[in-house]
Amino acid sequence: YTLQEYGGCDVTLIVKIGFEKACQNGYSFNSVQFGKFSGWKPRYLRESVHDTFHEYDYVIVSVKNLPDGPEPVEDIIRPVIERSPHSAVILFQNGLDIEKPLIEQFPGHVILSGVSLINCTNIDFVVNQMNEDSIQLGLFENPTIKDLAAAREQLGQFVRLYSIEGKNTVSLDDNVRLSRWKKLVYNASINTTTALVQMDVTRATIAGFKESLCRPIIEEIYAIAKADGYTIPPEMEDQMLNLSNGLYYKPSMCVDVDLGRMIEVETIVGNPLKLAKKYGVDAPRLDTIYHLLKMVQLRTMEKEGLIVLDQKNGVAKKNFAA
Ligand SMILES: NC(=O)C1=CN([C@@H]2O[C@H](COP(=O)(O)OP(=O)(O)OC[C@H]3O[C@@H](n4cnc5c(N)ncnc54)[C@H](OP(=O)(O)O)[C@@H]3O)[C@@H](O)[C@H]2O)C=CC1
Ligand SMILES: CC(C)(CO)C(=O)C(=O)O
Repeated sequence: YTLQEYGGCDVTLIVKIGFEKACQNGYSFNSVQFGKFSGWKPRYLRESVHDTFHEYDYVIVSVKNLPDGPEPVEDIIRPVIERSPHSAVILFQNGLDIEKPLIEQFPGHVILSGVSLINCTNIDFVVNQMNEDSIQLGLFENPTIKDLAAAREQLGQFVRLYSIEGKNTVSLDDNVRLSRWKKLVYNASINTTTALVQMDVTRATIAGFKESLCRPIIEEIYAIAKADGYTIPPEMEDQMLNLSNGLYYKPSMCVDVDLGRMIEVETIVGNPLKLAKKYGVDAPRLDTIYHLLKMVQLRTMEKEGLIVLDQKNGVAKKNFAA
């Protein structure tokens, strides 16, 4: 919406499920930033990336990052990247180390990080936006980029297209990895625990989850980040813990569990845990949360037919090639 209505961009949106409905009715908005209206449509709607035909300047990825699922991000976007040799990929996604597979598979393409605080859900084409859009955009460290000045210009141009004076906050991020560690303070503690019990942040706060669960998990995130060479500022803990105060808001992972969708357990918990192991940092709470969420993931994947259980041996087999 921002890029088309304010940035003057030609936007193509891929809608995998409910494509016909999106074509007929468009999207309804209930947004603190843009107000309440319905019937909004992007310039081009397509049901699949395979149905697109333009060469794109920017490929924005705002799907869940699910390396353990049937369609990792690199497979979803491959057709448009191969057609758009000069495109930059922008990951509007949570999590750590999400750029690695893209750098490996699409060398020479600029990969941008978008760390967003928006408190937004899209359920059945109704977009509910509870916070004003605030995003940090920066370049992922990428050894395959030879012309850093051109990469910076691609970033700068996108920042200009996405900024709306007085309506959103778009800032240049010159330390992408630190920003991602900071964001994990929220996602690794609040997303994960609310997802496990399917409860909004305010109710969870009344039940005392901030002190009993979130702070101990956050302590581990600080320690792993430090071992990775990044110091998360101490004030970030309370900032993140109070971000959704008073909002009966369910973080994105909690919404996924409610809707029976796969969760971003690997990029939000698994990848930080791999680093904990690498650096020898103790992270027992994060480890417990990880294994509980893996159980939720298994349940979803079985329901969706993504894995089949061998009843005799108690072994789960993937029902997809990736
Ligand atoms: N929600 C928020 O406030 C925030 C979310 N994030 C991050 O942003 C990312 C996106 O999250 P969020 O917006 O909540 O996600 P949603 O699940 O609301 O939206 C993702 C959309 O992508 C669609 N999709 C999935 N696979 C494909 C595909 N192969 N082709 C086309 N469309 C596809 C889904 O469609 P369908 O459901 O039909 O499969 C869904 O509509 C995540 O990494 C999340 O962690 C970051 C900050 C804030
Ligand atoms: C912090 C928050 C709520 C961003 O707005 C988020 O990242 C999520 O819901 O996953």
